[in-house]
Amino acid sequence: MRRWPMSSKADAPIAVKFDHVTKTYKLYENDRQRFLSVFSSRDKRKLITKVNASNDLSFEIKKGEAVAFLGHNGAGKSTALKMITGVTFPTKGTVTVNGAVSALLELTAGFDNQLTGRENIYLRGHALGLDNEQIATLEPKVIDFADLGVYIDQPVRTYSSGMKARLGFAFAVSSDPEILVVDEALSVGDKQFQQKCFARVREIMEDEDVTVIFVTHASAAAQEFCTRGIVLEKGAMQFDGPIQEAIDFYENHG
Ligand SMILES: Nc1ncnc2c1ncn2[C@@H]1O[C@H](COP(=O)(O)OP(=O)(O)OP(=O)(O)O)[C@@H](O)[C@H]1O
Repeated sequence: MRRWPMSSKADAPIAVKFDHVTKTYKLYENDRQRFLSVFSSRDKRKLITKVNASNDLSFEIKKGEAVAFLGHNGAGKSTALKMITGVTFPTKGTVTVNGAVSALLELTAGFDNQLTGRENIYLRGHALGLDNEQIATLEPKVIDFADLGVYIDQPVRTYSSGMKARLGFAFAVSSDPEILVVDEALSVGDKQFQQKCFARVREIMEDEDVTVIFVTHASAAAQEFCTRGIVLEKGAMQFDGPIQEAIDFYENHG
């Protein structure tokens, strides 16, 4: 299989590195068996099968690159992203990430419903290791982008799901990320807000220093935002190269 180090970024520092990464999920007959397996390795009969969501993946992404992960349902795109954002870990191999990651994935995960929107900005900021002063700088930007009016000082439990997503998105894009991970399937709020989101993502992507990792089924979006494409199938890498070649490969090997 071809590998493609992007020449213009060849000397740039490494932002993300996968070194022979395999992520194996075990499927059990039911949740009880899954739970029991934590305590006992004796009874393996209820283990139905194992799935390699990532299968011996090795690649490097340099600082400032914009890379699309292409692949059909279940190809392993989300699993690779989750290892970059630290939501899940490899079973084998190592994942190295250099830089602050901002993920446009599960935007509303981690909000405390009893706290107000404003308080949740502080909660999330502290969870990311920011101090009060840094969060105070971020706060007006997040509030302005989320555009929730008086609701910003109401408990998050009173928000609609679209309003929660707006707050999550606003936080993710206000913090000038070094590595931005975007799932294209993400839809945030109404059409008008979606357009505002895309405009902001485009603005971040245009910053040469930001590394962008974009997951999509659709080639048009990949072509617009990225210069390099990695095609996954059954957790394994099928192709790594310039975006147009990656799209051709993806479309012809479907
Ligand atoms: N928590 C889990 N437990 C068991 N299997 C899982 C789990 N998460 C993912 N998988 C399996 O791992 C494989 C890869 O899934 P993944 O979500 O990474 O694919 P994807 O390329 O993002 O798919 P999609 O385009 O549908 O979002 C699939 O077979 C999926 O069923």
